Amino acid sequence: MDPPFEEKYKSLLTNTTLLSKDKDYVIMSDYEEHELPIIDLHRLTLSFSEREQCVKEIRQAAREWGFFQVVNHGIPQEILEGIQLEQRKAFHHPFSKKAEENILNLPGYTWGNPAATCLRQLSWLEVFHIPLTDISKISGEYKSLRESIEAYTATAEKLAKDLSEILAENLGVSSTFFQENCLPETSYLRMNRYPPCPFSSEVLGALPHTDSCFVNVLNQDQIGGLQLWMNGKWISVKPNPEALIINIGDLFQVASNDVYKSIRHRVLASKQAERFSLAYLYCPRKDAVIESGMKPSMYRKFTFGELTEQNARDVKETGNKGGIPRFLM
Ligand SMILES: C=C1C[C@]23C[C@@]1(O)CC[C@H]2[C@@]12CC[C@H](O)[C@@](C)(C(=O)O1)[C@H]2[C@@H]3C(=O)O
Ligand SMILES: O=C(O)CCC(=O)C(=O)O
Ligand SMILES: [Fe+2]
Repeated sequence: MDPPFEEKYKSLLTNTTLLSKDKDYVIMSDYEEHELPIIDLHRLTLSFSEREQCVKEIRQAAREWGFFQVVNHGIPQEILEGIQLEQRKAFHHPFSKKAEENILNLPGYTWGNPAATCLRQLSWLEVFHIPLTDISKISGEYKSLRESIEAYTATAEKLAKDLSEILAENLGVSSTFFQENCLPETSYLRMNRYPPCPFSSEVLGALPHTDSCFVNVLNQDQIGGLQLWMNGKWISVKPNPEALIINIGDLFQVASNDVYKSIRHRVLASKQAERFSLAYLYCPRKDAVIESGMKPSMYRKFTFGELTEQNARDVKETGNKGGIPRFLM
């Protein structure tokens, strides 16, 4: 089997007598499906009142949902199609090439969770996690992938910056913060592939997590499976081919003193369908200070580097990121 994890997963599944009752990991056969709020960004370029209405909707969705969809987002269709094609090509190389030859010259390829020791830690996805500081290392036969990544991330960066400035304007964040701290090379691109999964009723595609960024520009295909933890239950997000998803990450939850929500999300695996998604994680330099201008602040101030190092230690020790609760006062 390619990718070759089935045997390991089979033994973990048969050795576990009881599936976890933890709500995070339970998989039911049907879920409520919701359409995320949909925001037409074209209005940002129109009259003052149309722009103000659009800004209001963006801030409201960030407060109430933490996730929303955008249309007329400014990323040209041919750039979206270009990266989607290159992403498929990269994942469709044989496993040995992706894993052993390290095709992108990057340390960021993983399949499943090699550290899984129990059911709840299994995940059924392959990831190329690409720090954008490293894209110049992608060369040779992968030049077209690199070019697609460069074109896509340049436009995703502009979208993420525009939205971040709108979200930050009323939070007391300096108007030059994003300009100075979130540079083209400080963000990350995560290319995800969820192969068809023979154990889709027992194993998740992606484990529950929040994103450690300001905002995530999420480009998913039509298969579905993305779920959000809202009001004490998992709800499914209805895919929309015309839209990109924007979700608030941990850094905006801190900067807004919990006004904007970094919502926990996960992805169900599918028995038949192969699913792809692309996450552009808009992040600052490691030495950028993350704090809320609102008083009293719920979090102590910390640098982005402190958060990523703490998360890495937590993942090593417990399998999960501790995230921003670690920095609560
Ligand atoms: C979409 C993803 C975020 C994640 C890596 C992954 O590709 C799949 C699951 C996520 C998760 C959940 C458990 C841990 O918190 C984490 C660090 C991990 O190893 O897998 C996160 C990843 C992350 O947030 O970067
Ligand atoms: O595949 C998805 O839709 C979600 C991926 C995700 O949550 C991530 O990469 O952070
Ligand atoms: Fe995520």
